[in-house]
Amino acid sequence: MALWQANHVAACLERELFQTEIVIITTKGDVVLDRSLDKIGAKGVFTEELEESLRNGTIDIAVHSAKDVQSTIPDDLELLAFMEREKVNDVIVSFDPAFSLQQPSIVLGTSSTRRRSMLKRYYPDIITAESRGNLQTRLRKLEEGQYDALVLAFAGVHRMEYDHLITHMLPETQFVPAAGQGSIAIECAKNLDLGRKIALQGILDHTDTHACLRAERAFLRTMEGGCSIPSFALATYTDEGLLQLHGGLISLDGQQYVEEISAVTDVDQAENMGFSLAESVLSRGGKQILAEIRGHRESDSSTF
Ligand SMILES: NCc1[nH]cc(CCC(=O)O)c1CC(=O)O
Repeated sequence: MALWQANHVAACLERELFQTEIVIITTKGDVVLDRSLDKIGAKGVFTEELEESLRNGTIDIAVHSAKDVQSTIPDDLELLAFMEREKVNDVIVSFDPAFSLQQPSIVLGTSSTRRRSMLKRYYPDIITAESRGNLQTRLRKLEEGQYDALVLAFAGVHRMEYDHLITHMLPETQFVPAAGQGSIAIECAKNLDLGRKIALQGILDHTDTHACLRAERAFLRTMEGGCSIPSFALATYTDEGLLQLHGGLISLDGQQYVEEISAVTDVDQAENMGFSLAESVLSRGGKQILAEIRGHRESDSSTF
């Protein structure tokens, strides 16, 4: 998927007569596959190595899944562009076209605490199993029968052209996606040539997606960030042209759930909306959920 994304960016740039070269950089998130993401611990498992290459000039831009970019990035780097978003939904993928979520003793593979918590909330009888690795690896394990189905982001499944395996498109009002899901983020060093920055931004940035991502990432930052916390945030434009944000937190067992929706008319308020919505979620029970998750992690530390 990372390679698809890089090729996609290169194709967009080449259409505008930019010359491009793709440099493949492997990250910790790609290598350490025997532990779940929330147990690798360090933030930015998918981004650290790329950021080092931006600093030393090996590369001009780094291409990330926006969802994998830490909520706060280092001072000497910046997010230059967010590309137009795919459908944001989570989906169920199975080799059985008749797969039903109502069957007894289903095992669903997922690597995300958010998806696991939401499955526990909406489908308490479903058994969840850890599933890490790239999409191809997960699909192989699915085909071998380790799970009955997988929960994945539509965006990744679509980019890898596995749409035919999608059995359910989960509603984004229920399985609210993680901040950034479905968009590609372009990162660069702050000291990259200004003319280049402006040209790249002009080609790659999608204004509406960027506004949504500002709101979602502000929410995530206030929420103490990281993909290990089952928070969710989805900003969209309403038919009336309001920028709306749906964000919240869910406990690991799916029992506690705090959500809120707010909207602003002025895009300049995107970040403020994200901050205040997160503050409100934290004060309305979110803090207890976070404390409970931290307690859970500490008692679980032997598996680090
Ligand atoms: N953490 C892995 C990751 N990062 C981005 C995507 C999906 C593509 C996207 O959201 O843009 C995925 C896989 C998944 O969640 O199924």
